[in-house]
Amino acid sequence: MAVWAEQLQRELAGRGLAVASVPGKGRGLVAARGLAVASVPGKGRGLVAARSFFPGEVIICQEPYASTPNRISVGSSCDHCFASGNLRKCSVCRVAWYCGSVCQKEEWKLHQLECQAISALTEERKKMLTPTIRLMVKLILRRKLQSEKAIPSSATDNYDLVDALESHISKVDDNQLVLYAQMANLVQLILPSIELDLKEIAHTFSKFACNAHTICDPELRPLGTGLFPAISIINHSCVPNAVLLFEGRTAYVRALQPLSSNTEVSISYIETAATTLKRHNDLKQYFFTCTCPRCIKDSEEDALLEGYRCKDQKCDGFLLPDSGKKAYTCQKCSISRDEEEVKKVSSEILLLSDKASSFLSSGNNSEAGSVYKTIEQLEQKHYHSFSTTLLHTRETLLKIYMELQDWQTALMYCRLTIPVYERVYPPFHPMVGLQFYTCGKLEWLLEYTEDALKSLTRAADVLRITHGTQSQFMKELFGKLEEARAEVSFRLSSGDEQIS
Ligand SMILES: C[S@@+](CC[C@H](N)C(=O)[O-])C[C@H]1O[C@@H](n2cnc3c(N)ncnc32)[C@H](O)[C@@H]1O
Repeated sequence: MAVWAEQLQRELAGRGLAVASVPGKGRGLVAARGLAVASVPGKGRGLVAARSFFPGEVIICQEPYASTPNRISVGSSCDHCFASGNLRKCSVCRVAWYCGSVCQKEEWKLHQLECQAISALTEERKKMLTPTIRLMVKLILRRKLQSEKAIPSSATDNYDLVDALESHISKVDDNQLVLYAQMANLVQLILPSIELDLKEIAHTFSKFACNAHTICDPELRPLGTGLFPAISIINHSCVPNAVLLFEGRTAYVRALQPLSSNTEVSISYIETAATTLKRHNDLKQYFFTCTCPRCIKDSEEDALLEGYRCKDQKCDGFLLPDSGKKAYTCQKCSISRDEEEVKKVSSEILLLSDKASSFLSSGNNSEAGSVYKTIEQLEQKHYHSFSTTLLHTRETLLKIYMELQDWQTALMYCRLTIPVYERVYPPFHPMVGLQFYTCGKLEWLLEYTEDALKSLTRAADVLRITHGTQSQFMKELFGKLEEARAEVSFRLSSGDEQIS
């Protein structure tokens, strides 16, 4: 085994004990890390638990080897910590933004080199600086600084770990290879003083495609991209036992369920509230076909997620297409829907969707809202109540009515999404917790205090597992929960009632 790989194994295995917060027990001594890199049949390397982990426990956390905000030059998030608000632009390159001098100093050794390179570019070339190109530039500069020992490296923070990442280069199609070669040339133009191996850079772009992670805020809004080489060892499952979330630039993987020793840690690379076909399509960039328990199950779940509803509005059965009969038949009551009729409603919805999204993109939320409402009503008659199509329309309506500050309508759509979220996601999924949180905040705003207390409690129960308990985001949630509790006790003691 290579020296760096041995060092990584030692670091992940950990030695001795660490102080950690143990649910229900306050702080306690737990075995540190307790992880191993193993070869997993059919998957390459994988991260395996070498001890048990409890739900919500941090399995591994890591700072990015390289990272970049998604929106370059516009100052949407700090180049170091990904915070937004009160950002200041680097006055020299005018590309990097920082939330303050602490972050600017943290990045300085790296940014000094990047800044010189970017400042030397023509305005035309600067426009070619996409997040992926910038990620590569930062990665190369970091490798240079570490090899010159200008910045430290460690067992979990060194270029060997990047080198060991899967690239799948032999499976990449020719068009993509040409694109990677052009991108490598551009990187060489940006960094003329460093002699680059262009083939290696092209391979590294391919590594980005199947290893880089989207850095999100606690509400899962994408902020940037980062390469976290130790976390990249974790394989995918559509029924994962762990979740990856971020606090600032730091990636945290937490257990979603009790993990026993020797269990492979898995996260989901994709949105899991989707049919098997859609999930497999979304996984194509990673060059494998998922064979997790969910992927090898029958099509019943897919028919629920994407299926049409029964003609009998009182029946909750799902339809499956009949072989060759040009109809869809309810699997519960056997009533059939004619394929032509289904097609007609589908194309009506499609036409309206085009209209609604053009209103949305021109910022006309109120017109978009009323067209989406019509779509939602058609979809209710057309799709099964657990359909993701109907779910996405309701999510869009929720966003629109939040924008329009029509809290009552927003709450109505939020509430309609919750049973579907609970059906399509596992119980401890950030999306479930976040939707309860939105619901709770709307109910609080509308003074449905008891409902707000219930929703915020549900939110906290889920999010303390997925997000931990220490972040500012969670502290705000706990604060709101306390406020709701106090208000409900006050109302109960004063005999007040609410109507929602
Ligand atoms: C982020 S890496 C994970 C670590 C990787 N196994 C390695 O050896 O470095 C993603 C790659 O791992 C493999 N992989 C991840 N999840 C898998 C799964 N469920 N089944 C098969 N291969 C998987 C695929 O080759 C994928 O492109």
